[in-house]
Amino acid sequence: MFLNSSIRRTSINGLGVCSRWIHQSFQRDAVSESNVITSVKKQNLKRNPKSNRSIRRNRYNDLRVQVERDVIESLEKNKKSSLKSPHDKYNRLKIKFDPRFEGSFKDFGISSRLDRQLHEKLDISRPTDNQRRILSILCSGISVLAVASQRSGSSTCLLLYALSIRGRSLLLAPTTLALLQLQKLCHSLEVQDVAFLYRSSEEDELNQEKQLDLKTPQVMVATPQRMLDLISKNNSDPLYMRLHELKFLGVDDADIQLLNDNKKVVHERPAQILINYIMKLKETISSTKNIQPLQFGFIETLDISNKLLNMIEENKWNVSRTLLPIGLLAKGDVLARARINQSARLSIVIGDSRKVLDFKLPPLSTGMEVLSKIRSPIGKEFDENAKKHLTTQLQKDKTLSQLISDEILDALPTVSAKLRKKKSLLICPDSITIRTIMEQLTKLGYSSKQLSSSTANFFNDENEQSQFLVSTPSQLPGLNLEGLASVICLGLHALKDAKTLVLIAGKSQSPRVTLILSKSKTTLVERFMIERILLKSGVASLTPLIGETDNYDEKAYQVLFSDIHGETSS
Ligand SMILES: Nc1ncnc2c1ncn2[C@@H]1O[C@H](COP(=O)(O)OP(=O)(O)OP(=O)(O)O)[C@@H](O)[C@H]1O
Repeated sequence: MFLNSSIRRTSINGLGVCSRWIHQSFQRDAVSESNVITSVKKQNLKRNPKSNRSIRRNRYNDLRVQVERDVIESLEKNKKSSLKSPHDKYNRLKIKFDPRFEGSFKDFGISSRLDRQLHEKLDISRPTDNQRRILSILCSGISVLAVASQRSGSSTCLLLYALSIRGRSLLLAPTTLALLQLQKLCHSLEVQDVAFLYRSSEEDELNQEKQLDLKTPQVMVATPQRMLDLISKNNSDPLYMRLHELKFLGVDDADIQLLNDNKKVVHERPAQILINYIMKLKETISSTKNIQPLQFGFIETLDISNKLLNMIEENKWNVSRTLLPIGLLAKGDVLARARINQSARLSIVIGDSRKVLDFKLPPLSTGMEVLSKIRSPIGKEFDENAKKHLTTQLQKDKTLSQLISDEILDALPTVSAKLRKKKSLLICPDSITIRTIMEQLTKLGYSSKQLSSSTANFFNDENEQSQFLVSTPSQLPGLNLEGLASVICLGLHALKDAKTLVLIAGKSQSPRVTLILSKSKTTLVERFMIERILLKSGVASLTPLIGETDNYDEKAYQVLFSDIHGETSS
């Protein structure tokens, strides 16, 4: 704590907080934070091998100088552009905690009680790198937009911050399952005075409301839809839930909650409507009462564009408090490659009534070619139309056999046998009734369970005899599935798009992801859709599963899509 206090009032510049922007502006010439830290560490060890404290203090100062020099050099190299350093705007900000200090949660502003409970009940004693970075900013009273990798502890970190501050907080969870996970965490930490608000049975919802009527809790964890339900139900009382007193608003998986998948869809998502309502309420009431400005914690995991940052600026959510964008985007050479969990192995198989084969595609592009392909305007247009095409199909096809063809279900036993995994997560299209697919699985001789709050331990539970845990893509954001090793997607409708692939592949350390396609439903257009999904998610290669590859008309494919991908796609 002392060490961290000692660096108070030091400029935030140099902590890599804007590394996302630096990477975007300078691409390969960008400052590599880890290199800088390692080189400075070496210098300091030479200088003063004994005193840890002075090493850390010096290290911080040296890092600052080093990063500034690197930024200036990068700017000079980039002579053609008249770009200003993205750090400029943040030069005068002060933070209280050094994110590189390997301390406990307490050293990053989390209450001693929570720090102790985390250690005693969950055996968690140190924050992850990502948690240190987020907490060092939040605990300095600054809003944050953090681009974080999946399973890096972001949700836990937002909850711990909300529980540690004096003042009211609201945490928005992307799904009910993700919310129930946070509820479980609160139970383990023996935390009280937290309300969990989500759409549920009539009885559950009444109980939630009774709790709110008795006393507005300090911390509310909610889904945006449920918050809007409660606000509209009590619209005669604008002070219901005391939202005007909110001090902190955390939005987990904010890209999923706030951004529209389809560029052409312009309606506002529930989370956006809710945040704007709260901002307006605070603004109206602050003219009569002394209201604290709202601090935000946005976590972004799948989207790597500037869309969310633009939305924050357009909606002026960063006006009352400065907001810092943080998080490294480009760990590899090319931005796009950084998206998918690189330890995941992806196989695609295609089946007809006779046999199952590995899916064949033209060799996947590498290097800068990937960027030019995914950024090509006709390519983007194709993606939008492809999404529309899939959605229209989903709206039209209502029967199970139309959504998941017999060919896909027929291929499942072969895939299962080849994978040699005892249990898999089975992903079905969003519009399907999971019960129907479970009945089909029973006919094929498999036992399965539907994903729910009680199946969190499905993959680690040795007594669990079912082979498949069945889910849809929209249930997955924010969900931890410990022990997951294999995921099978039933058809292109189940995989949906590049973001869903990135989401699925990030669900565990190194999962095996298998997509099963049906031969009769996979035309050249579907093939091209898959190629673009792989390019956009940063998949470098496919892992063969069967050992024998299918055939398609490569010449026709090239002719059909050469306009979009150019001659190089052959
Ligand atoms: N500092 C830590 N050390 C060890 N384990 C941790 C730590 N923080 C969180 N965890 C555990 O890691 C898992 C993932 O945490 P959490 O859900 O907060 O991550 P996330 O980044 O929000 O995940 P997601 O990708 O699902 O959004 C949980 O089981 C949590 O208990």
